[in-house]
Amino acid sequence: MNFRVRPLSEAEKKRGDKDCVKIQHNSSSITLGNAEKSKTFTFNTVFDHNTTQREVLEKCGIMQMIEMAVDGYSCTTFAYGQTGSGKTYTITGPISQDSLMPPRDKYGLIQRSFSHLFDVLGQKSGPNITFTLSASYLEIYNEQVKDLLNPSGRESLPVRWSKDKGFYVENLFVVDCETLDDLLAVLEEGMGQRQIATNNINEYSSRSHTIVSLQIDSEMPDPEEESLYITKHGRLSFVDLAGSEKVKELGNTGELLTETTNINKSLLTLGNCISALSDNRKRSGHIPYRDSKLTKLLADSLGGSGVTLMIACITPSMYCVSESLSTLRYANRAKRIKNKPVVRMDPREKLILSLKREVKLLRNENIYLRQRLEFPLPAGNKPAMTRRDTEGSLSISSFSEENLSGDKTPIPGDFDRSKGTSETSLVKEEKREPKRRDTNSSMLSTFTPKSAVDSSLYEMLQEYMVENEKLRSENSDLSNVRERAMSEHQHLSKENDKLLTKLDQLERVFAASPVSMSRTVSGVSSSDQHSRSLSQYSSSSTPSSQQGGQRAGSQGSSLLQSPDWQQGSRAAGSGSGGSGGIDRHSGNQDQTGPLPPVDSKRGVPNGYRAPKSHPYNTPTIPHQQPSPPHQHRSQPPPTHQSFPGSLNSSDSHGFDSGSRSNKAQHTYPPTQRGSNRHNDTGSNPDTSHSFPPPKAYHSQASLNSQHSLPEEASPRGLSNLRPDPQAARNGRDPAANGETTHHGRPQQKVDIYIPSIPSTSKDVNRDPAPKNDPSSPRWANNHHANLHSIQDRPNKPKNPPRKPLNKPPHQGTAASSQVISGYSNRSKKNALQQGKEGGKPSPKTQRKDNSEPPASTEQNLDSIPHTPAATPPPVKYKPKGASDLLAAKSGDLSKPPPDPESLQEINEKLRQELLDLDGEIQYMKYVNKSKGNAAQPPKPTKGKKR
Ligand SMILES: Nc1ncnc2c1ncn2[C@@H]1O[C@H](COP(=O)(O)OP(=O)(O)OP(=O)(O)O)[C@@H](O)[C@H]1O
Repeated sequence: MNFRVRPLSEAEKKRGDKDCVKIQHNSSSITLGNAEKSKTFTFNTVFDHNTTQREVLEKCGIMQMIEMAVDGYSCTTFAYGQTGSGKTYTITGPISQDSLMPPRDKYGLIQRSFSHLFDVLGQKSGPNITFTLSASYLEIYNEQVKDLLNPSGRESLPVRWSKDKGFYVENLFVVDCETLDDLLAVLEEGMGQRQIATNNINEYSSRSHTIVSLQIDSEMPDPEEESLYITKHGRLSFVDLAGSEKVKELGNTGELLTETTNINKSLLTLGNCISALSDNRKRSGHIPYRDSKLTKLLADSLGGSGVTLMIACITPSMYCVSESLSTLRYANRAKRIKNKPVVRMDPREKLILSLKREVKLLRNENIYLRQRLEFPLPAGNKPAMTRRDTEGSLSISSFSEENLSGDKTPIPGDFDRSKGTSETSLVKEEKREPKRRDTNSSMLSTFTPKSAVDSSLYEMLQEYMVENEKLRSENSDLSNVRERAMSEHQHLSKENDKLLTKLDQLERVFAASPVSMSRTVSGVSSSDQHSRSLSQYSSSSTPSSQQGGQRAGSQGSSLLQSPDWQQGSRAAGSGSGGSGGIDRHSGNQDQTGPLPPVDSKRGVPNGYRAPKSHPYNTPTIPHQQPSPPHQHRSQPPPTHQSFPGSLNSSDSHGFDSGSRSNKAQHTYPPTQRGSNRHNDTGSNPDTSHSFPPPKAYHSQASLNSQHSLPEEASPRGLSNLRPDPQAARNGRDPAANGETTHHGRPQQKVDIYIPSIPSTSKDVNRDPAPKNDPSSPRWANNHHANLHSIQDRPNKPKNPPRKPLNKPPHQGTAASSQVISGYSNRSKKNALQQGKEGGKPSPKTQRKDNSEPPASTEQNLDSIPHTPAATPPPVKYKPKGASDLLAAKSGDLSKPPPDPESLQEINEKLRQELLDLDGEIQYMKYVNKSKGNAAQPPKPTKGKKR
């Protein structure tokens, strides 16, 4: 807790205000009042009006906090005080009319801290140590959270809570910063967006609370085990609170009055939280964090696991003495709050570390006990093996030559190595007792108490043995836990990658939708943000899992690209197009080919370093970029998708062919904001390949208008983007033939423009397999190309751009994701409900054709064996909606564009199909479970239709 008193301002001097503050020189006490009435307070440091900005940085303790933030702690500095008391001056430096950024010598705590931070990072950097910085800047204005780095999205951002992150702001813009200049640029931009107004006391009064947050992620090898990397997520935040104000004195009216009321309200809540936290009795009770957004966001800093530095600011003017007194009281209460700072890191890494620490302690204890007993230390501190013989006497048998050979340190006792014999005086003080000498290789083969001393030694020895036993069991527990954590991590990574693959496909369909495009163009793409949040989750996944995920493909369409997979699939006789390469439950790989060698300790490929990630920031994902089909090393690249001059990088790289790892092939015009913005849709640094746009390529907006799908061009339908297994079995590609399997109804063609694609077709021609043979790689290529041709066409050169549909703007992918998960949950719930109500699935899950199991999009289906005891009713899935979409690739260009209603219909079908599929999965799970009980499968009944 620090205190700062600013000098009297010119206006105050003119007014003849008296200085009411007295600070003892070199003292931490401050006296407020006049000769008649005064009050003294003591704080850590008190800065008088002569203190420079540099001195504040050096003496307030923030430099230590910066080091803590680099070490993984969450550190917050906030300035509190009445309006015009010098909070902004302290935090960012003085604001002037000419420039938002103060001159260098007036730089506030933020700029100086950033600069110091880079010094610290320079000192701490080393081989295999990486630091990643990312910044965000927000303000709370009238109880609404605004993103100062994303002024276009001026609507209030929601404050959410999660178990891992606590309170956080959803969809907050996060900017990666590599240099000090990047950080200063972020700061300047944010400062330019702040709400500032003039009042009677301050010309540039902040009307909002602002929070600058800097995320510091570090990744470094564990000093004790090089192959294990520790990731820490430190945070450095600066909070400039709006000043408390007396409405009457300021004479605010209208909007200013509303602002003042809100400011005072949130400060009151902050005060209540501080008084509750500073009171030992109330501390364990309810703390009203939820009463305001400010206290929600400061919850962790105030009473949680963070480190907090508060700088209370006052004016020396006698005119403001009552406000100054109130600030002093406020600060006096706050200084009683005690936090328990913890390092923010991955929970599993944390567990491993804590176990390792425990083992280390036990080892030390072990060594200590040995020294006390004057036992020789085992080589490499390896604990001795103990056993108890049948007569109950203790035996130590592992102090063999082998154990001791590496131990060059003098060993207490008189153990004779050269002869392989040992002689140990167990306790020097008891040397009067005749020494026991064993001639075998063990130090002490048997030990039977013969005297009182011996029996006390015996007891000690017993204790030691127990301790030693404990140590060993701890060790084995630790390695078990670690193994488990590793396999769980791998498993989760694979799961993530599968989800990402699904998301990719969702995005591709979204890419085909003008609604999604228009979202992208209109500024911040929430879809992109959603991708970020997912990719963040996946960024911790290992390449092996990414590759595995890519191989797994989880969707039939991409898997069909792999001849290996096809072989495996045929060999297994499953015929299921959706069988992934990885068993979802066991995490085993199937026949999709060997993965690269994996580091057994880290669970990642050898030499791999996990990309840095943290919960609030994620690398940008090429938005809406076409992803080339899954390729295997042995598979020739699909040439049908190539544009002249474009680089099809993924094709030749085998494993790298995943949609996430691919460089984007299309370069869109850069967006307005800087290139390092996460949700810059067009300026992704990964977008390394560009090609000249085709003639009719005008803008992304025109692209939007061409692929006019209704807003609800449901992502659910994406899982249907796969071949119709029935059609595949019949030796034809329904998509390629422009047919539909939708209840035999004539296909409704969707006029989505598919330009003719230059094909080198060399490789395809070499393929002896017939084009319409679903088992053929060529069929797979064609099929996949068809999918891509629907999703990835950047423009429609021949047709004029169509008008975008008159639909309300989409609410963003976050919302969509909620819809998806909501849908999924509902379906699961329904399926469960049906199970409860008699174990009967929806009739929609029943198949008319019971010839073969479905080509599932879910791994679960593939892992379900046929069960004679509980043979489920025949289930087969026909991707009706998908076939509509697939058929669209052969759309007739001469025909008019699809009307919104037909698209709506397709969309509805897609949704329905996915609903069915989900129900089927649940049902199959249920049936599979029931097979264990050898019960007859329940008959399907009519299920709820959503
Ligand atoms: N230590 C200082 N030395 C010189 N001038 C100062 C100092 N502290 C504040 N000032 C001046 O006092 C005025 C008010 O300061 P500032 O804007 O930082 O107040 P504030 O507490 O942030 O007010 P508000 O809550 O209204 O935003 C400014 O003109 C500023 O330059």
